Amino acid sequence: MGREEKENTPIGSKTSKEQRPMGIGVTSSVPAMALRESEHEGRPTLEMTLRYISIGKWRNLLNALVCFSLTLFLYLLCDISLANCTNALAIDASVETGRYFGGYLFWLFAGTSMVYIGWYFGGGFTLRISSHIHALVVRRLLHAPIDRFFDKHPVGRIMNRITMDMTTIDLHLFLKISGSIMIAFQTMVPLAYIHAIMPLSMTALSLPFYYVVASLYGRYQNTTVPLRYCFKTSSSRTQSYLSDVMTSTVVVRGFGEQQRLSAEYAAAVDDSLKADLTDDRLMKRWLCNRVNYLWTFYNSVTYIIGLYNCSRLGPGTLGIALTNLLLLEGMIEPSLDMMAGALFELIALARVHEYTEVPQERAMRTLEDTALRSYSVRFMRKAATPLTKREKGDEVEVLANGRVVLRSTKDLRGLMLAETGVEGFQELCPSCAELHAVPTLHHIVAANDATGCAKLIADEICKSAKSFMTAAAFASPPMVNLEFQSDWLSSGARLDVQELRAGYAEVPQDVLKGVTFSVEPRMKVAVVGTTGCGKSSMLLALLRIIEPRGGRIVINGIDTRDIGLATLRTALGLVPQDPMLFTGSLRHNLDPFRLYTDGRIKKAVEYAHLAPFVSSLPLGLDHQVTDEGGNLSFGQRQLLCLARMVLRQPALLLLDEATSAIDPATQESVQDTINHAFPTSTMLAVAHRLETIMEFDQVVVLDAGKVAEEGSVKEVAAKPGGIFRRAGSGSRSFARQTTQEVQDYFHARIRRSLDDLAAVTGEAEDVERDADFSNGIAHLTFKDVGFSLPRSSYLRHQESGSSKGEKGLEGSSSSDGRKTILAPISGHYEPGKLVALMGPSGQRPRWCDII
Ligand SMILES: Nc1ncnc2c1ncn2[C@@H]1O[C@H](COP(=O)(O)OP(=O)(O)OP(=O)(O)O)[C@@H](O)[C@H]1O
Repeated sequence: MGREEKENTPIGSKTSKEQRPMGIGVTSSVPAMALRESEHEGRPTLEMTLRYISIGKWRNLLNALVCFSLTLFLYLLCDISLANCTNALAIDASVETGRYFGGYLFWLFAGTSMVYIGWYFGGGFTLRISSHIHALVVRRLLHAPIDRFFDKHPVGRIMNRITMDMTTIDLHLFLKISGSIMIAFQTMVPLAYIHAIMPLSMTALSLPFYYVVASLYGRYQNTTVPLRYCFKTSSSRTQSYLSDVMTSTVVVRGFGEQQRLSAEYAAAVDDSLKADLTDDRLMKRWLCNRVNYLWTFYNSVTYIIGLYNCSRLGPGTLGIALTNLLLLEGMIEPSLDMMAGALFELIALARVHEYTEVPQERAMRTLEDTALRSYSVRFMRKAATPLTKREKGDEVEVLANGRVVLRSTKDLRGLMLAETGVEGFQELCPSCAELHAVPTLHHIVAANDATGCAKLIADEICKSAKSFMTAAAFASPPMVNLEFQSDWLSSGARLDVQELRAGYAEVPQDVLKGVTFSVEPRMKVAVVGTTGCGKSSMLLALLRIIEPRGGRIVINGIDTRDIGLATLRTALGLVPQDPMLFTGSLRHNLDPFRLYTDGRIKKAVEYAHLAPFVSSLPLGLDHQVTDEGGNLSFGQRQLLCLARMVLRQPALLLLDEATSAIDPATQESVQDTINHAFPTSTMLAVAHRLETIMEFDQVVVLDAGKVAEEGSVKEVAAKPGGIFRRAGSGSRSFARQTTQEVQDYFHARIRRSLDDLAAVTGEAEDVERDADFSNGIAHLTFKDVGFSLPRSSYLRHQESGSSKGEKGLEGSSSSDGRKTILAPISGHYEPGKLVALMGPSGQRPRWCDII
């Protein structure tokens, strides 16, 4: 059984005798063997412990240990001073006691100081460990492969480990471990003292007692460690449930799975409570009761032996020895807590440690790709070399001190270094270290707002900071932001996919089974095919999110496997099927690395047809996007992702059904953007709607992981009996090749949804339902189904939401303090009818979900 399976296996759902681990009353469906394996895995290994000690530094650990042992020794000297004082007073009541008290205070001060020094070294020790492991885990997680790690590990579990376990390491590791060491010394030192002063026979009598206590503790530990493992594992499950449900509330409701999920969540919480209570209460009481009884017996025997030897020992020494023994009894419970705690901290360390060994993607950068990667360099205009521009027909030159340093590229879209007498781009601003790193064959493709035109770029570079009295210089930004593109991609990206085989993680079957096709630079290619034929997988293989298993992907003569992932992925751009947004401003979402000027961001927003929406927002580009873009419609999210690409102008642009959620009117203009906003990009677009690819240069039709047809739209459409032709003449879309299976599935969903309709709509009035499933087909009747929200919760939505969607709802306020979201709708849908719900992009997504 794999580790993941074990962690996902419910530990308290069903029980059978043979499945009951350890006989400690925690019900479990994990077989005892498997639990033991997990327990073994959950325990810190010697190798791991030694490794972390060396990270925390042996020196720190040893210094802390020496300080703690010295502390106890010094405290013991305090006690001995008092004992000597009492002994002396017993012999002569008039003896001078000041010297004894002086000694006592001295040892007390020395002992307390030693505690602080010990904590200093111990703190340093654990701080090094926790900062090291935190940095390492974050780095490893950020570079973990999607298919081999993130697809297999629930988000909740990852979150649990890097939050709860990491906090445990940060806050408690040192406290618990140093506390355990202290307690071990606190126990050993008085015991050693007692055995040193008592007759040897008492030491011989004590040995069986120590043996029994040690074996009881061993049994306790053997049970409590797996219990703690169960607790941590079931806590991970509860976290997983929570995060899954929170991200898919609508789906859970739509499928009517609330009750099942509540029951599963309750069972997971129950499991973790059972494990925690059994460990924290039952096991501790079990051990403490036994050890307390044994200790009382041991104390009594020691007292009796001590009293017989009182005259030899002296009353003070005997008193101190017996008092310490008595104190030890009170320390049994805290010491157990502390020692078990230390072990659990080590378990947390072991759990987090697992993430330091997650598989990694290939290298982000290699030495070879220095010449291939793009650079973005920023320097102060006033530090730049004064430059002048000289136009020669369509061409342009940039001069420094009368010498040509830059000239326009062949396509007149950028600037490159003049061939002779120029050292490199550092001549533009000698004090800018980053310019020294830019290879001399790179081209300047943008300067501040100027992009795509050599003359405009030259104008921007030549603006002088010194002539600040002129209006033009006053308006020019104080910084020059240059973008350099490598020679590799300067004349577009030619793509050759040769016999490409690829698949996901450990799934042995290939999803792409020898795909071969070529795309000329700056061509627009549509990749079409039926659902599941491997279109998205091919885009992932191009980005090396899934690594090719065979064959090659070559861009302008360079095998993508020979370059670093970061270099490859900056050359490519993807607008995914499921648009990804971050919490933060719109500006942050468009330009997360702050590479572009506001002017370019605004232009990109305009190109993506988002300008009216952005200008309607009170904060404009500073409008805050909530978690994963929840306060934007799906279509708006897609447009934002498109605007990101307009800004970046990648050499190879990948579109994965990038406009699937955009309404037809916007779709037309966005299609226009796609066709014209990427003049230098080679484009590979996955499309289901055939009307969106009519202007494309080439079509690649995939079927079951292979290229079935290839050519211009006209050619593939003319192929008799071809897949593309069939899809085109039939339904005009590959997506609508609906199978009977899919229909059955939706009918089953409708049946369930109808039962829950009243609950889902919440405020539905007079819902008339009529579902006849006798033939497996639904008649659906809505009569005046409406929905409203209390004004307070509506306003909450409005505060966090985009204004556009709500503006449309302004007029629908009702008199009783509620806001009508869905005015009552009625309709009757016959079996076999296809009903489309339509509306412009930008409606609040949640309202649609509710409908
Ligand atoms: N993460 C994954 N792990 C394992 N198999 C996967 C994974 N993602 C996709 N697949 C499988 O790979 C095959 C191709 O999927 P892919 O997403 O590339 O299809 P597609 O042509 O893009 O489909 P659609 O048009 O529905 O987007 C499918 O059989 C799918 O089940």
